Amino acid sequence: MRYMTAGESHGPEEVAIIEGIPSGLNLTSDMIDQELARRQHAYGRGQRQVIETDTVSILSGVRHQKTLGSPITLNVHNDDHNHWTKIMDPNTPATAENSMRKVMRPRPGHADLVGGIKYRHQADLRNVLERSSARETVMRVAVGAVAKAVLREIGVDVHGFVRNVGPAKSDLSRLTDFKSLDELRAVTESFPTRALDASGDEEMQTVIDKTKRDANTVGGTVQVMATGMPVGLGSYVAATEKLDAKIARAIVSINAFKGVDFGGGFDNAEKFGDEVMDEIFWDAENGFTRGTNNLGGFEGGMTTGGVIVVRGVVKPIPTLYRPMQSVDIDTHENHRASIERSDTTAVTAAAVIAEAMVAIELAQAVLDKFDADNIDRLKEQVAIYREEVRSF
Ligand SMILES: Cc1cc2nc3c(=O)[nH]c(=O)nc-3n(C[C@H](O)[C@H](O)[C@H](O)COP(=O)(O)O)c2cc1C
Ligand SMILES: C=C(O[C@@H]1CC(C(=O)O)=C[C@@H](OP(=O)(O)O)[C@H]1O)C(=O)O
Repeated sequence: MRYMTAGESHGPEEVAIIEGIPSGLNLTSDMIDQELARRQHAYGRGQRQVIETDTVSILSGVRHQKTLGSPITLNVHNDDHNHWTKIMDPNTPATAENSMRKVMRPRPGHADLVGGIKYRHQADLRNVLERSSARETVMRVAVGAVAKAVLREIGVDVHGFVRNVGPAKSDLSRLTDFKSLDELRAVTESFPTRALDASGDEEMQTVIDKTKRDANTVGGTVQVMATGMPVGLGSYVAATEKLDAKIARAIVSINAFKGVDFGGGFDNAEKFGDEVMDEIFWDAENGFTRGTNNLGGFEGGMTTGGVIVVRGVVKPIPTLYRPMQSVDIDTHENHRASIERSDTTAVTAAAVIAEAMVAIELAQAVLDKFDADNIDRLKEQVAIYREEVRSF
């Protein structure tokens, strides 16, 4: 499985093409839209989310709700494009009128300055921000929804949630293990559309509200957990095959993510070996099992069969309504950075995006390892392999 996305934030469309999804998989636009809504209605987003109604069109690769095995093309329309038709027009040369909304004072922390230098966009840094915008993550979540549909067929469940927003920590922030993600989903799914009794959501909401009033931005951490992955996906034999490394890359590839860890992660650095390694047990019914899951479901770049636990660090949003020091790229004079309409925090949406990215990597690993032309054959192959693992 591989995919590619295209689209500018204020251009007409966002697009993704996915190759390598088995035939016979049940897939509808509703299944994808549910995930898009989770990303879109996350708390702390700005006015853009009021304009958009993210819904997907399936343009190829699916017929009568079943995948064909051919490339799947997904498309999400940018409703905001109506307000930007002249500014984004690909077919007319730049004029004073259609070059309104130029960005000449790069925002610290965004891609503006370095992207401008690299691609010689000295006339307008909008040429950078249109693609560096996290609008692109709408398609990653759409691709992730397809990946999740594949994983569901073989009993793999993936769920992401917010651990903390700035200083406000969810009660869930310490979790490293779960038999089922249903319980977890029940308490995290509704955040942040309503305050919850448990899990510190109210506190997180308060931090976001205050940050907005202060014209500031805030970051946090998210956690993704996956249950049901077969043992031995990924490999230790080559650096490029390590699945934990692929997931780390996938997480840090999301806009604003600046760190990643697995299981006990950075906390393990303060512990001793006998507090960290997951001891090995065996019984006739289950085969090999572990007493703990401090290593987050990976050994040697391979899945152990334990719950996969991945965390990501999200920095605060770079665009500030009380902007920081910058320099005009035309005059080289000191100026405050440009202000673009912006979110207060990306952490809440980022949890959904991180979940999608983990799902994509897990699905890719499954589809690489097994015969994946058809979904039923994939399920048969996985079942045979699981039995081989159990009886080892
Ligand atoms: C869901 C989401 C929404 C974001 N919204 C904004 C935003 O409104 N304004 C902004 O300046 N940055 C926003 N960002 C962050 C920028 O896209 C990101 O910082 C920028 O592309 C530079 O990349 P880097 O932070 O990975 O280095 C958002 C990120 C995510 C994940
Ligand atoms: C459009 C989305 O996020 C955008 C990500 C983003 C950025 O700089 O990353 C900046 C903002 O863009 P705009 O100025 O158009 O409001 C966000 O709204 C989205 O997530 O759908």
